[in-house]
Amino acid sequence: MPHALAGRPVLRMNGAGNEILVLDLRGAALSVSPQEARAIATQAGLAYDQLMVIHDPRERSADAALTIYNVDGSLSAACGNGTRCAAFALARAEGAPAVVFETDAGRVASWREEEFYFRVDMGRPRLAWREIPLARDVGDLADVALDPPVPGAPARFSAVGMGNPHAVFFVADAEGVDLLGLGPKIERHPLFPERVNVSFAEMRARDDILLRVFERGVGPTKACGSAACATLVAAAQTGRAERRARVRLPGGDLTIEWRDDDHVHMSGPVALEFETTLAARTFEGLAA
Ligand SMILES: N[C@H](CCC[C@H](N)C(=O)O)C(=O)O
Repeated sequence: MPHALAGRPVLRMNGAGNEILVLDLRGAALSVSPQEARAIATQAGLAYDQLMVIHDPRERSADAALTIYNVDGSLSAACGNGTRCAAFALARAEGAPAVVFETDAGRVASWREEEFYFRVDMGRPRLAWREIPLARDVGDLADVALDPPVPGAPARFSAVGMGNPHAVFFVADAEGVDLLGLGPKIERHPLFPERVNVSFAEMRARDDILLRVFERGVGPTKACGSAACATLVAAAQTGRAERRARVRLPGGDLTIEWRDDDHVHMSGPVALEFETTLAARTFEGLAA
């Protein structure tokens, strides 16, 4: 009995270099387990940062629902680059230039600005400690002590939720940060009960930010959209930036805007690298 996911088409994409797989399960009463999500990453050429699974929406007013997996099999409620890639997939499949997704972080709209350039409305930043979440009330979320301290890490950071948790450290030299050394220690710091995405931001100008990210459940990535949103919000809150900036990541640039309606919008490139199908042997040893 072949596995239910065997033979399913997947799109191998990237959003500003963030490695994304898009799996459209609409019309199929199927879901993906953490074990299956991890197994998919082992298939030749399919290693990803996030897997975006598209399902039928629960409510007719939405076009689809999204379930978002990190490569370690953990779930994330938000993925800006991946959402843009999923919007591209729907635009490609149905010509829909704009879509509304149901996600674990609420409804998220995304629309095409150019054929390979999409915008996503990531909704409002979460600026209450329980919503990020943090383990305790730390007072001013824009200026939090990393307590207990992590040797070699900056002493203070800004905490912002975008449906997923972010810790933003402002540094003089983002490219000089020991991302692999500090990232895992901060990702699993006791202040973050659901772990955290770790960003190091260098203000090149008030509208120009250099960003390096160690992602929760992944590690260093070439881009992280929700981290770019969290960083712009933190920079604006701390007087470092206006409410719109270019965020430069290793894989590409994103434009982030924290609008007057409190919604954060992100615009950036998407790329379709190739299309393939999930192989039966990918799921060997897993329940069919
Ligand atoms: N790369 C994604 C973020 C994934 C966040 C995930 N690492 C988590 O929150 O667990 C983005 O473009 O927003």
